[in-house]
Amino acid sequence: MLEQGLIVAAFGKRYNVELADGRILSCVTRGKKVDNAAGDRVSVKLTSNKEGVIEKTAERDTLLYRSNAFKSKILAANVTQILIVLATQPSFYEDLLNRCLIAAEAAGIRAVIILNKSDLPNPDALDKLARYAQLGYISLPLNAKASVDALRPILAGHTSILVGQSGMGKSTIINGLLPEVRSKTQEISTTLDSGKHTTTATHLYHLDNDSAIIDSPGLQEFGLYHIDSIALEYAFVEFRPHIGHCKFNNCTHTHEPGCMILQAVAKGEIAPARHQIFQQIRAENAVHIYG
Ligand SMILES: Nc1nc2c(ncn2[C@@H]2O[C@H](COP(=O)(O)OP(=O)(O)OP(=O)(O)O)[C@@H](O)[C@H]2O)c(=O)[nH]1
Ligand SMILES: [Zn+2]
Repeated sequence: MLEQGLIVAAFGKRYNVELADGRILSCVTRGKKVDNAAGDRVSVKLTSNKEGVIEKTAERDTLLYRSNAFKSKILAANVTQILIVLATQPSFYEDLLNRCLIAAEAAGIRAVIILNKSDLPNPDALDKLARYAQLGYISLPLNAKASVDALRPILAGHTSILVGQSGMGKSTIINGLLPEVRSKTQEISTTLDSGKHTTTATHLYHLDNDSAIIDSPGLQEFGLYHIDSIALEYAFVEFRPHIGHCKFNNCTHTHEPGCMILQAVAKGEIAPARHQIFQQIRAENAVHIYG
C-alpha cells in the first residue's frame, strides 16, 4: 500500500517524507532517478517503519530550478513565493538578486525582496532597493535580530523559499520564525541518520496549517540556463510592454535598429543595469546552447 506524503528535507539522494499523521520517513527514489525536491507531494512505499521508497510524484504547481553549466537541479517544488534575502552589510550582489527575480518570474512565482540588517544604516542599499520596488516587487526592510514579525503577514498562506548569499541573515530569520522546530528537525535527521548532511540540505518547515517556509543552503551562483530566450525577455517585467513591437520579429534587443527595448533604455524607461543583466544572461545561455 502507498502512503501519501510531503518531502520536508532533501539531502542529495535521500529525502525525508512527512506522512499525514506526522511520521517522518527516510526515503530514496526508485532507480537512479534523483529529481525530487523539498515541497514535492509523493506516494511512498514503506520498506520499514522508518524508511520508504518514493514511487510517484504528484504533478507540481510550480518548479524552481537552479542550473550550472552541466545540469539543472530542482531547488524546490510547489513554492508560491520566493523571498530574496539581502542585507545592508555585507553589501549584496545585484547580479544574484536579478537572477533570483528572473527565476521567480520564469517559474510564475511571486518574489519578495527583504533588506535585512536595516538597523545598520546603508543609504546606498535603500536606493538600490527602491529601484526594485518601482518595478513592482514587494520590498521589506527587516531587522531579523530584533524581530521577524513584519514578515509574518507576507508568509501567511504561502509556501515560501528563502534564498540569499551567505551571511545575509537567513538562519536568523528561520530561527526567529521557528525557534523550537529547527532543533527538532535536526534531531529527526540525526535519528534517521541523515543528520550529517543537515547543513547542506534543503528543509521545509511548517509555519501553520497553510503556510510553510523552505530554507535552502547559501546560494552563491544561480545559472539560468534552463530559461529560453523568450521566457528570459518576459522575466524582465519592465520589458513586457515593449515585447513584440521591435522592427524585427527575431530581435535580440542587443544591437538592432528599431528595437523598442533599446529605445526604452535610451529614454530612461528601462534601467541600463537591468538591460545589461539581460544581455549577460542571454550571452551565457547562448554559449551554453551552441558552445
Ligand atoms: N545587525 C544585524 N545583524 C544581523 C541581523 N540579522 C542577522 N544578523 C547577523 O548577521 C550574521 C549572519 O547571519 P546568519 O543568519 O547566520 O546568516 P545566513 O544568511 O544564515 O548565513 P549562512 O549561514 O552563511 O548561509 C550573524 O552574525 C547574525 O547575528 C540584523 O537584522 N541586524
Ligand atoms: Zn528589440
